[in-house]
Amino acid sequence: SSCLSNLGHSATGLEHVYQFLSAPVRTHTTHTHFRLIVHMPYLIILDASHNQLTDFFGFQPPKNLKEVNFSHNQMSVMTHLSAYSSLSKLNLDYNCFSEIGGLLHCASLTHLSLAHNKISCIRGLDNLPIKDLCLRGNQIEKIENVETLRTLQVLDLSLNRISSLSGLQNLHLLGSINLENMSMLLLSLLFQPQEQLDYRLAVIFLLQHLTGLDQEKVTVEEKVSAVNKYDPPLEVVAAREHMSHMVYQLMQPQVIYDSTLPSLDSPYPMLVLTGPQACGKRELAHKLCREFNDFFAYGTCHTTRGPYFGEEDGSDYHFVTEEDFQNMIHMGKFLQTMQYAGHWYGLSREAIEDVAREGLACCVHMELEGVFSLKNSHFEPRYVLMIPTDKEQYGRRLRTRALYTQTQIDTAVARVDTYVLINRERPGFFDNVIPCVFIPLDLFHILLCYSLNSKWIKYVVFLHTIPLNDKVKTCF
Ligand SMILES: Nc1ncnc2c1ncn2[C@@H]1O[C@H](COP(=O)(O)OP(=O)(O)OP(=O)(O)O)[C@@H](O)[C@H]1O
Repeated sequence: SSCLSNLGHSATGLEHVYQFLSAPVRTHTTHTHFRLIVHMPYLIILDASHNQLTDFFGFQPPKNLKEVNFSHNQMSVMTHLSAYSSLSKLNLDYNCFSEIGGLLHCASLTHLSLAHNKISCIRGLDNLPIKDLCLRGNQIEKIENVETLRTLQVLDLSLNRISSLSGLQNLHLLGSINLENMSMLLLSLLFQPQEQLDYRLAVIFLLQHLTGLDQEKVTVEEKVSAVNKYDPPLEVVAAREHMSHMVYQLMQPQVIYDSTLPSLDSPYPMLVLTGPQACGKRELAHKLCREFNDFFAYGTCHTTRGPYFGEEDGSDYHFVTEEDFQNMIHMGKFLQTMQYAGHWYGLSREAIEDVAREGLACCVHMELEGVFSLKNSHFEPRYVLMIPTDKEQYGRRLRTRALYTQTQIDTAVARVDTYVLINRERPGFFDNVIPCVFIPLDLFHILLCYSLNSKWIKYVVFLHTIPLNDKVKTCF
């Protein structure tokens, strides 16, 4: 009777009944001693841990049991618990189970602990309302069959042989997970091999709804760092890139640039045409600079890709080697750089100054990343987005150029959506948008049509109305 406690009332209130039986004190009790429990129909908590029980409920306990602790026994087979529909907590740690089973109808089971058994496979838990599942110290290699545990909030898979986190992504309530001693091998394969893997940030990145990991709280700062490390937003990439160019540039002797205008309020005039590869922005930039050669000149970027047929060094790009490009970066020559399709592209400070020295406004073309980067600089260009309206037609246009692989074409087509999204979500990010319809219309005409009433056209008109020789420096 020393093991019995919590004397309470029965449901009718007429009888005194035992609700809690505890016999955990290494009494080496076998299930024959527990048979008496049949005579305690109101028992709701049973602690039979630290005994020598080999049989699962072989002694037929009362049906309304809520919490059962059978840890530290010698059980090896989980027999059916379908009769125990009120069971909410079941602790089976430190036994010899090699399989999970018999829980199918435990419709109230919210806490299940099977730590330190010999389980090698997660199964038999389908659709259970489990919130807290502990499988620490087993032989599990793979996270499987847990996608139906929609209420799962806490999961302990530490000290297993798990090497991949796949299978957990859709458990949206899962807040806390313990993965201590998880094999880092496969986790590292999920990321670029050259990237230094930070285990904690990598897991937080993969399971972004986590609030706890390996018994430590996941902080907001860690979540932000994880995303910034493994999938940085365009702003973050641009800010980092801008910062390194600034640092390299500040290490060089400082001069007053030709693009520095007398009044701080008037930025040096620049026009940036942006949009996905081969949308026609380069042709338009050249055309503008030809037709309005009193106002615009082309800012020639550097690239490490080789020239296409008909491209001229110094006109379309400055074609340089990878080594030269890297040297230029370290000499602080670039305002912004970007890697695209395995090649480097960069707008040098000198490319802008060459144009400014002529007293002209600089016109350049670049991808979205370049725009994000330039927005960090002190330049305040007008940004015109050229966006293909028909992705199929755009794909065909890329194919007919016969310059790109299918992967490059797919990437370029997919990037159209990124441009559309940025334009939709950030009004004003682009000063103007020109739909590219790829029909043999005069591109500049299209630009003008769509630019009417825009800030940019006013800007062009403004450029028209001032004498531009000596122009930029004195008038802007
Ligand atoms: N400095 C830069 N920063 C960011 N993007 C750039 C830069 N210079 C060029 N780009 C862009 O990189 C992409 C690839 O340039 P590339 O000249 O190789 O493409 P392309 O196949 O000739 O197409 P396009 O006609 O658009 O130039 C283009 O979208 C181009 O506008």
